[in-house]
Formats: sequence, C-alpha cells, structure tokens
Amino acid sequence: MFKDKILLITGGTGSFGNAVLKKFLNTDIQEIRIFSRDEKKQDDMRKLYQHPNLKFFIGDVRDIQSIHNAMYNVDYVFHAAALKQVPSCEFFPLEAVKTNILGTDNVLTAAIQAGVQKIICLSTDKAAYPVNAMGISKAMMEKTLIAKSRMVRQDQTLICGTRYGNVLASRGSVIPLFIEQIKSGKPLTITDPKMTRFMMTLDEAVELVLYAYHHAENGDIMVQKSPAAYIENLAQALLEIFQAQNSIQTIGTRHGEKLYEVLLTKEEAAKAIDMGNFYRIPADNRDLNYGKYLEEGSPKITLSNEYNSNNTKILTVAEIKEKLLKLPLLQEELQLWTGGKP
Ligand SMILES: O=c1ccn([C@@H]2O[C@H](COP(=O)(O)OP(=O)(O)O[C@H]3O[C@H](CO)[C@H](O)[C@H](O)[C@H]3O)[C@@H](O)[C@H]2O)c(=O)[nH]1
Repeated sequence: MFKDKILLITGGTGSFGNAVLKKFLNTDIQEIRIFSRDEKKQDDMRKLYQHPNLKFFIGDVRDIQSIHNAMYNVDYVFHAAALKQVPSCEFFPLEAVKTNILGTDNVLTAAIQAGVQKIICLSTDKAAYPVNAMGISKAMMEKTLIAKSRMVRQDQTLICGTRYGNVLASRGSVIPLFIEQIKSGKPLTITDPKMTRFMMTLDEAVELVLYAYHHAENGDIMVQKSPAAYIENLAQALLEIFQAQNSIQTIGTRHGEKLYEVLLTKEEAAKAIDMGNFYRIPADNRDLNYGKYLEEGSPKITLSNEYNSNNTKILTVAEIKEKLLKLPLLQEELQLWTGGKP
C-alpha cells in the first residue's frame, strides 16, 4: 500500500513506531523516516534494523524548523510524538501544551507546506471528557487538527486523528508492573477493583491508523471498537497465568484518573458513523457560520449514549488470559518464570 512512498513517523522510536516498522519496512515502501529527540534510541534502532530504507532525523516537534528539515518529499505522516504520561503532564501542564498542542500544530503546518498527502495524528481515550492535563492537551490537539483540516486544499491534504484506549503491556503501564510484583512476591496494587479500561494490542493500534489512512475524511477522528476489562480481573488473569498466590491490595484511585474511559462522548455518538469494527466521528464542518452553535440545537445529542469502557464488551478472566498469552512480553516473562517448563 505504500509502494514507492515516504512515510514519516514523529515519535517514531516508541512502541508504535516499532510496530509500524515491523509491518512495513520490508515492503515496497521507499523510505520510513523516524523523527524524534533521542539520539540514543535512534542509534539503538538503527543497529537493530540495519535497513537502508530506514532514515533518522533528530528534532523536536516544538521546533518547527527541525520538522521542516525532515519533511521534504514526504507522502504521509503518522504523528505519534507526545507527552503521554498522566503524572508528568499533571505536574508540568505547559510542557504538554508545548508538545501535544503546539507541537501538533507545527507538524501540521510543516506537512501542509511540504505537500504531504495524509497526516494521521494519534490521540487517546483520555481526550474524551478529559480530567487530567494529558487528556486536556490531547483534546486540544484534536481540536487543532480538526480546525486545521478546514484550512487545507481538500484535494491535496488529508488531516485526521485516531483515538484509542490502553495499549496492552505498553512501557510503564500496569501489566509490566503487575508482572514485576508477581515476580518479587509483592501484593498486586489495584487502584479500584471496579475500574475498567479498554484493552487494545499494539497491532490493533496500527490497524486503526491504517483504517484511518484508508477511510478517514478530512477532520475525522477514527475510533476502533474494543473490549474492556476490570482491573481486578486483569490482576486475577495474571495471577492465574503465572500460577502465583500474591495477595491483592487496593490502593485507591490515583490523581487524575477516571473510573472508566470514554471513546465516544455522548455528543460525538450522536453524529458518529458506525463502520462495523470502527466509528468515524466526522468533523464539525460548520465553517465560520456560527448558527448551529447559537440558535440551532440537535435533538440527537439528547438521545444518544456515550461509548465507554463500562458499556462495551467486558472481557472475562478467561478471555483476558487468552489475550494476554498472545503478547510477546508475556510469553517471554512466562518462559523466564517457568524456566522453559510448560
Ligand atoms: O499500580 C497500579 C497502576 C495502575 N492500575 C490501574 O490499571 C489501569 C491501567 O493503568 P496504566 O497506568 O497502565 O494506564 P492509564 O490508564 O493510567 O494510562 C495509560 O493509558 C493511556 C491511554 O488510555 C495513555 O497511553 C497513558 O500514557 C498510559 O499511562 C488503570 O485503571 C489504573 O488505575 C492499578 O490498578 N494499579
């Protein structure tokens, strides 16, 4: 699908970038550009892949000139660079503004100027009814891309977003933490047994971006339907997989976190288009006619229901185990834990 094309991934040294590389590096794509700040991570990646079609650009989305330098001849951009940890954004909200909002605007400006055809920006469920600085900055990122999508030549540039839930076993997330706790014989620290999270794999995150690539229209936010799990059941599933007896300790909700996450707000659900496994949230294309904001309402909004991690399919412990056992991280950890014995 990317024959002779150049794809640039901002924040490309992260797990999303690596998943895209595994899928596309050995195809007929002309080049994949990794744009990021950390030279060490780039160097590690260079050594790991040793591929002539993989190119590295040092830069920062906060610095538009550094993006301009990387954007020549690029056909498509996957914009994954972000500050995504809830606590760090909470302590330094202006840093989230600079990277997630202004940085996105820089990426879009540079890409439009360079004639890039499609730009897909990665967002998160925490942007829907946001309560923490990370989610608020991502919500503003979405607003920025939607606004920008109205100001481009529609036959030349497509700007859209994807919104997804928790990526299973991503770095610093709860699954690696629970595994560490199991291995060191400590209690599993659960914030709230009834807390739910959407559970996506990294491959599904890539799949969503590719779906957006094929089906999104300018200003759309694309959402993949996905199952969710109670954190209590996630902990139970891991204990069963590792055949461990650790106790479970409830520690309470952490600062800035919600009991459940939302992928489609009630307001978005009123206009979202059901596309089978996905939802397409069309952009608000009211242009500069403010009529609908001021005089006209929409009865559909009153009737619609949000799509959240409590009203989606909830995985049973057995289903969580099945999903977890497919993860490479889990297979490796289990191998180490059992010493290779089945
Ligand atoms: O010791 C812990 C830590 C976490 N949790 C729970 O486990 C769930 C997942 O927690 P993570 O820390 O793995 O993920 P978050 O939902 O807090 O946020 C993560 O997922 C987001 C996407 O929704 C962003 O990617 C974000 O950067 C990333 O940290 C939450 O319900 C949390 O309360 C526990 O029960 N115990």
